Amino acid sequence: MHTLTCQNIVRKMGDDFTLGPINLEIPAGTITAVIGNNGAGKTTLFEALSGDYPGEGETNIFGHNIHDVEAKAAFSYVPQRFPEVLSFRLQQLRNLHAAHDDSWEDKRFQNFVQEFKLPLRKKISKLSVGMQRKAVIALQLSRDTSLLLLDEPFAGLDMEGQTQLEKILIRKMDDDPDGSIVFATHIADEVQRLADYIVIMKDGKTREPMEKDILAQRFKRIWLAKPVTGVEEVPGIREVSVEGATPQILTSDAEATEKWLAERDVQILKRERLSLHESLPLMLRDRETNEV
Ligand SMILES: Nc1ncnc2c1ncn2[C@@H]1O[C@H](COP(=O)(O)OP(=O)(O)OP(=O)(O)O)[C@@H](O)[C@H]1O
Repeated sequence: MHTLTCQNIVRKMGDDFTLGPINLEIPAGTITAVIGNNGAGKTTLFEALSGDYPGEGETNIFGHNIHDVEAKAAFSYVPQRFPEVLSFRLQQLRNLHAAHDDSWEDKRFQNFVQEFKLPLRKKISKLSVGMQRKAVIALQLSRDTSLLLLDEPFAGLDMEGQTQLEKILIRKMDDDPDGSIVFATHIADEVQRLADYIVIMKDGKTREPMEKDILAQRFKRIWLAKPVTGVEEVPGIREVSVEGATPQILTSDAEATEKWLAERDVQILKRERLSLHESLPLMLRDRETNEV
């Protein structure tokens, strides 16, 4: 079962950037991290997925078209920018939701207010950037929905806020095992700790969601017993260096690399997996998006 599907989403932004066509399926019960360099189109994608744009294509949430009431009631969206709430006080927004939003869980909201120490009577525009984001997170996550679309939710949060949000998201998945979370991020630690799947975004296009653990296994650093002619041409090779007298290679396709080395009887002294801190930037480099 999928919580979200989209077909042929296309959105032109000015003369220089086009999102899509995007085809995406988000399985129930998963957390997906959307990663991409600045300007790759993550925010444009989230705006498109939330139905908040004039563009082509179709997005369905739990089988309902994104523009239908049933779909709107089934997801929460924390955008990167939220100009429409800035002139309100949190209390006013809470009152609006409590009066008009069937998905509203007031107890949950009060817990967020305490946990994030949110002032209810101050205009949101007068809060710090991080507190503004916490306020929007509190409002959106107090809605009882099964799909969360979060555009860089950790950006601007202090360390305590990041830890709190991480726990909140894990708790959400525990409480609603058939729900899904899709979040954009630049933070490798959050991908490591939260994501089941990774969607790589580049130049307005996405690759299919890939299982984080399977993807991570492909990136290895390998130490060789002796220099090998032609090692730069090994499938998946990303870097070759020498540590003392020991050649060291970095690959994004460990299986193909090791097969190539085995066929030439090259002895491997040691191998280790790359951390996501090292592998995510490699995934986002030009060559990698075509290969991974
Ligand atoms: N209103 C707009 N008019 C024209 N172009 C736009 C507009 N908004 C965004 N763009 C362009 O769309 C592209 C994608 O921007 P977007 O904000 O979606 O990227 P992003 O991946 O979220 O980047 P970041 O990591 O910096 O937040 C960029 O080239 C940007 O210049």
